[in-house]
Amino acid sequence: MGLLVDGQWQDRWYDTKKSSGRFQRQDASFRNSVEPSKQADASRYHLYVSLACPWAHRALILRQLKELQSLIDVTVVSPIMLEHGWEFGGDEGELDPLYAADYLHQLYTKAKSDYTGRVTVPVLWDKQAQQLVNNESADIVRMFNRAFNQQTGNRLDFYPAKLQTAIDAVNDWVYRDINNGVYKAGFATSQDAYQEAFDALFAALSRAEHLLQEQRFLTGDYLTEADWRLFTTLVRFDAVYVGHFKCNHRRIADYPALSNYLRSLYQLPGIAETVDLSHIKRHYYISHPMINPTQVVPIGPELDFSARHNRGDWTLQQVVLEHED
Ligand SMILES: N[C@@H](CCC(=O)N[C@@H](CS)C(=O)NCC(=O)O)C(=O)O
Repeated sequence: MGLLVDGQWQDRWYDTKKSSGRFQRQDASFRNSVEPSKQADASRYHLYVSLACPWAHRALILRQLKELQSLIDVTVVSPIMLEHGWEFGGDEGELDPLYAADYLHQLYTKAKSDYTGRVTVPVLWDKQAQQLVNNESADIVRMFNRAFNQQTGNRLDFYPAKLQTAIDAVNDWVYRDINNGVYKAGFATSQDAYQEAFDALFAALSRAEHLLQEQRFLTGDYLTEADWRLFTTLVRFDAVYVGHFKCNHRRIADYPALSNYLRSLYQLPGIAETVDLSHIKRHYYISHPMINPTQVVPIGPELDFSARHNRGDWTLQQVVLEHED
C-alpha cells in the first residue's frame, strides 16, 4: 500500500496520527466528465478495476446494466495490493493491454508526471487522448448512466431527475456511515475512532433495514444508483467486513429485509458475474498485513446469494425509470 509524491511511488500505510486514529479518505483528483452527445463514443474509453473493490464494483455494475460491455473494455488488476500498490498480471490479475504497465501508478504518472496522491481503482481512461478521465466511481457511474445512451439505445435511468434529491439524501448517509463506514471501523487505529465508526455503521444499517421493510428500494418504488451503491458494501459484508474490519455487531444475514434485498439485486441479469468473492476475500485479508499479519484468508462463511428471496417478482424494466430527454 502506498501513494505517489511528486510522481514518485512511496510505500506507506495510511497516516492516522494527525486524526486521533481516524481513517480519512482523500478526495479523488481526476474529475473530468463525458457529457451525453451524439458523438459520445464509449469505445474510446477503457476501465481499470479491481474485482475486490466496492467502488470499482459500482462502475462495473453500471457498465452491465447500461449494456456497455462490448464497448468499454475492462482490465482487472491483481487482488493482492502490497508494496507497489495495484499490480497488473501477478496473482490473478490481467495484463495492461494499453501500455503493458506493471503497476497502476504508472498510468497515473503517465496522465500527470508529478501527481501526488493515492492510486486508486476504478480508473476511466481515454484511449484517444491517452488521459485519465476520472478516478471517482460516483462520477463514473453517472457518466455510464447517461453519456452513451445515443450509442447503446439503453435508456434506463438510475439517477432520474424526479428522484435526485431523494437519491442524494440517501447516498449521503449510506456513503458516510456504511460504504466508507466499514473502512473507518477497519482502518481505525484507536478504540474511540473504531467505536464511533461502529456505532454509526450499525445505526445506519438499522435505518436501511427499516426503510426496506416498508418499501422495495431505498428511495421507494424505483431501483436507482442509491441501491447499487449500498449493494457493493452489503455483498462484501459477511465475507470480509464482519471479521477483517471488526464490524461484528450483526451480519447482513441477521437483517431480514437487507439480506432478502441483497439477494434480489444479486439475482438480476448480469450482476452475479460482477461479484468475485475469491478476489474480495484475498484482497482484504492479504493486502492489509497491518490488520492481518499472517495473511491467512478465512475459508467461510458459507454464503448463497442465489437462494430464494421474498422481495417479489419483477424485471429491471419494471422498476427502473427511463431517461426523459
Ligand atoms: N473515491 C474513490 C475511492 C476509490 C478507492 O479508494 N479504491 C480503493 C480500493 S477499494 C483503492 O484503490 N485504494 C488504494 C489506496 O487507497 O491506496 C472512488 O469511489 O472511486
